[in-house]
Amino acid sequence: MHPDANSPSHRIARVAAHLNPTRPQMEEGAGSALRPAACRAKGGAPGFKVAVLGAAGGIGQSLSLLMKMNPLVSVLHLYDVVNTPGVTADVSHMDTSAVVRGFLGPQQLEAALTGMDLVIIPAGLPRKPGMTRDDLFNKNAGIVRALCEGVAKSCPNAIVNLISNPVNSTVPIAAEVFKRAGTYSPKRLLGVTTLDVARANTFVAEVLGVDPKEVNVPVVGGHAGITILPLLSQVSPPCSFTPDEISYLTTRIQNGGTEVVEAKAGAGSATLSMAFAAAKFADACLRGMRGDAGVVECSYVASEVTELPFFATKVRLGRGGAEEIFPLGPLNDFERAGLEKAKKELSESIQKGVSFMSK
Ligand SMILES: NC(=O)C1=CN([C@@H]2O[C@H](COP(=O)(O)OP(=O)(O)OC[C@H]3O[C@@H](n4cnc5c(N)ncnc54)[C@H](O)[C@@H]3O)[C@@H](O)[C@H]2O)C=CC1
Ligand SMILES: O=C([O-])CC(=O)C(=O)O
Repeated sequence: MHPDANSPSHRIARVAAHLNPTRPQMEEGAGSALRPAACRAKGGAPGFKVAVLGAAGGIGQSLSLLMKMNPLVSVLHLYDVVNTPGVTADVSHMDTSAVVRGFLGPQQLEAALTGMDLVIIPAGLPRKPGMTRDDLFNKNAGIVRALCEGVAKSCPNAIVNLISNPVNSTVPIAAEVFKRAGTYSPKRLLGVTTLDVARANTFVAEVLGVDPKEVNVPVVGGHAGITILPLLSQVSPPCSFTPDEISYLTTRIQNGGTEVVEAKAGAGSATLSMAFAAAKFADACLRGMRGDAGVVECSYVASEVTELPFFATKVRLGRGGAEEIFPLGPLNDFERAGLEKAKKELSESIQKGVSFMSK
């Protein structure tokens, strides 16, 4: 740094450059960023570098806000194919430590991803009433493939949190992309199913008449309809339900996404609860990456828990991602029957993702 770099005139020049997006990036060399680096970009708090891909969307905007509030994040890169200048300017005014930079369009994907520790992907089309998550496959498969190719190229060691639907197929697609690029580590690829757990905790807490914070429901399988399998026999704290309660809760948890899609009546799917869930899951990943012990969340990952190559169960998050995958635990007859149905549909969705990549 120049000896006078901290003089008043230099400080004003730095701030002016930061506010004028036509001036070149001042620090850290990512010349294609929308805005110059914040004047204290290099002096940001110690922490992790996180990118949100699809940051201008319904999930992406709230998620960007929540990640800007996370004290474990030192640098936050916001990437989308539209509207990132506005979202970035807006989020960057929050007086929390993370330095925010925006990136717009495929030519800036590399700059958005270079050096990232964690990449969160909520890019892609959401459902409208009458659609299944699988109906999104044709649009979202290509989006996920392109973004994961970017990850493989620019931050091959980053942990990926994949939100884009249909998660049951997009995670296998991402795995194939990374395998082809020679960067695949199953531990680093995590499908986000945290919203299923959030819903299960909420609905079970309502039935029990307790605070949802006190409840933890494991939700296994996948992230669509009958593949979402809440294990109500394993709720913490231990409790029991009548057959009617089990039927009501299972159906409501499996249809939680559709409940929101129908209530939004064409204006999209869950965004606020999803951003909350994604931020919670990302925070768990970051705590694991920091070395915290005992960080356990459900996630859809490469797995040997069943005969399927991907399955959601509880996983222990550590420095390298999903360090340990927990078994299903004892299931009752109702859950065993649900598991068989879930596996049949999941197997087809996984195969669909793998086939997409072999075309
Ligand atoms: N895993 C889960 O539990 C959940 C998943 N989702 C899924 O998340 C996805 C996003 O949902 P919303 O945010 O509501 O949709 P949205 O339409 O509001 O936002 C999607 C964003 O992705 C961006 N995008 C599209 N193509 C892109 C590309 N190639 N690169 C970067 N960004 C791109 C769009 O410009 C848009 O800003 C959907 O696929 C939805 O189904 C939604 C809720 C829960
Ligand atoms: O239902 C959808 O399309 C969005 C989603 O995955 C969810 O809310 O669980």
